[in-house]
Parts: sequence; C-alpha cells; structure tokens
Amino acid sequence: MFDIELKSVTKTYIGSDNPALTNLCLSVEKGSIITLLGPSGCGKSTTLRLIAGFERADSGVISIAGKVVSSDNAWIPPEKRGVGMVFQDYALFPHLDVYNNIGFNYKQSDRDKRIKEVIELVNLNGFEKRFPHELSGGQQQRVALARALARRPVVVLLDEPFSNLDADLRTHMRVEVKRIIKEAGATAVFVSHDQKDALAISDRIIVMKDGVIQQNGTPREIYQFPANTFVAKFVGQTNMLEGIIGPDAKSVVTELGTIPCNHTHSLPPGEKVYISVRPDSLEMDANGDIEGVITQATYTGESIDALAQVKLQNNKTKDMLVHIHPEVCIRIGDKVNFKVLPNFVAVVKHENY
Ligand SMILES: Nc1ncnc2c1ncn2[C@@H]1O[C@H](COP(=O)(O)OP(=O)(O)OP(=O)(O)O)[C@@H](O)[C@H]1O
Repeated sequence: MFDIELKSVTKTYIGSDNPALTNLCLSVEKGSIITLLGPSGCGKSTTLRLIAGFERADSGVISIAGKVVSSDNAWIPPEKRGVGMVFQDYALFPHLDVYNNIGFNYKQSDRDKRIKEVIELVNLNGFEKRFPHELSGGQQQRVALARALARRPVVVLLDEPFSNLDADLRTHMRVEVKRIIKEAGATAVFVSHDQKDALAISDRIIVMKDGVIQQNGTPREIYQFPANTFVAKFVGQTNMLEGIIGPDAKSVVTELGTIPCNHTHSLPPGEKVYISVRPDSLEMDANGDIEGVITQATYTGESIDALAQVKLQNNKTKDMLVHIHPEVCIRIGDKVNFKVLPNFVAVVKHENY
C-alpha cells in the first residue's frame, strides 16, 4: 500500500528553459521514511512542494493515501491533503509558547489531550510555557515536528531538517526524529543534500540529478551497489576504474589487476564496465598485489583518510582514496601494499558512466 504516488510528473518553472522535474515516478510505502537526495538544483524541493501542493505540476498525477490530489483535472489545496510540514528554519511562531505553537490552528475537541500526547512523543515535557527563543536548536526542531504531527497527518514532509544543527546534535536528532516518526506511524519524505543524514534516517533513498531519479534503493543498496557513477561519487567517496568483466563474473580485469567483486550482475564476461571501489575496500596487507606510495594522510579520529599513488600494469600510476585504521602509524612517502575486499566493489554499466 502506497501513501504517496507520483506518476510521470513534469514541472518547468515559468521563465526557465530546463525542466525542474522530468517524468518523475515515485511510490512511497505506507509508514516508510524516504529521502530525496541530490545536489543543489536537482529538483528535491520542487518534488516536496508538489506533494505539499505549494506548486502545481505541468503534467502527471500525484496521489496521497490513494486519493488523486493533483492531475490535469483534479486539484486539492495544501490544507486538505493531510500533509504536515517541517521547514528548514522550523518556522515557529515567536510570540507563541511551545504549547500554543504545537496547538496552532488545532481546533478539535481533543486539543489539550492531543497537544500533551505529542509533547510526550517528542520528549518536551516541562517546556510547555517556553517561547522559541528560549529553546535550543534541537528543542525547536522537536516543537516543529510535534506541530506537524499533532493533526495526525498521513504524510510528513521535512525540508533539510538537520541543516541548522551542529555535528553532535545532528547525529542525535537523526535517531530521535526517526524514532518519533516511526512511533507516530507517519509516512515521511525528507529532502537532503547530506548523504550521512540520508543513509542514517531512510528506509529508501531516492538519488536525483537534473530533475531525474538516478537510483531508488535502500541505504545499503545505494551505498554498496550504486547504479551509475554519479550515485557512486555523490553517496560516499569512491575510486572509479575502467575494466572488463572477468571469466567468472566475480571479478573484473582492470589496469590495477584482477579485482574481486561480490556484486551480483548479469553482464557477460568481456563486457566493458566501470567499477566503484570504496576507500574502505582497500585493506593494507603486506601480501597484497597492489603497491602504492602514500601521498596524503589526514587523521580524522575514526580513520586515516589517505591518498595512495598506486602502480598500474601499464607502468602508469593512479591516485586511490584509502581509509586506513587510525591506530596504524603511517607517513607520507611510506610504501604500502593493499588487497581489495570484494564487498564494496560495485560494477557500473559502461553506458551509465
Ligand atoms: N520559483 C522558481 N522559479 C524558477 N525556477 C525555479 C524556482 N524554484 C526552483 N527553480 C529551479 O528549478 C530547479 C530545481 O530546483 P529545486 O529548488 O527543486 O532544487 P533543489 O534540489 O531543492 O535545490 P537546493 O538543494 O538548492 O534547494 C533549479 O534549476 C532551480 O533553479
């Protein structure tokens, strides 16, 4: 059962030469969290605005909870779509306290009971009488979420909700916001350009570029098996290499040698492809076939993000990103051998480069 469906939705803004969205098709399962992920201008916010009803599509059909809300001959206004919205800046009313921000425009007889319920849900007991300027960023976000959920919307839309939070709070709020949405049983669509937010919070990620979906998959699928080089490079760091499928489909022959690969695919031996090799799949190993020299090393606490100049079989060299365990003592100029771990090597069709 889908709570949101977009069928062949196209949108070009007046005065613009290029469409913001082209034939977008998307189905969001009831109770799931999806993130629209992509660089600036890829059409994420436009998709959100079309679902909310703040913009109208040129063509295509949008349905929410099985009901058509936008098509050539149907239009349901935003306030009647059963959609709750959390804006990037939270858009709280500065002159209203937490209780009344959450209850704003909620006129049903269970108002007091419902406000107390959502205050409980977002863990803001005791903050009812505070005004927005008396709250931290994370608390403001909880109020915005509580306000969006108070009216029991079918769908919650969240536009870059973590962008105003510092790193620690961001990590904490990712977990909290996910818990709150799941407990409320809502279907949620996030907009983000941050891959870590998307990987952490989503049941599915929709990667977009130039108004077109590049890949729709679970966080694991997107990270482990990117559909094309754009996705491979946008979601996490990677090394791209050209090669041909080896005789047994479990390996790819490249200028760096034969690379093992656990990615299931149906491409025949000899087919020209690219492979995406994540920095974590290059492991330091004295017996590894790949020889390199460290040219850059940045200690991040979690790992050492290094650049290794590796030798190719044609005697040329290539710079490869590698993540080295932080306890390893490594210096620029060190000669290191690597082996490739096959789990994070993905095959990308040549035409998808
Ligand atoms: N009101 C508008 N009028 C004209 N063009 C617009 C308007 N809003 C967006 N666009 C254009 O439509 C395209 C998609 O914009 P959109 O805001 O959906 O992208 P985005 O992925 O959300 O970007 P960002 O991360 O920067 O918010 C861009 O080329 C943008 O310039």
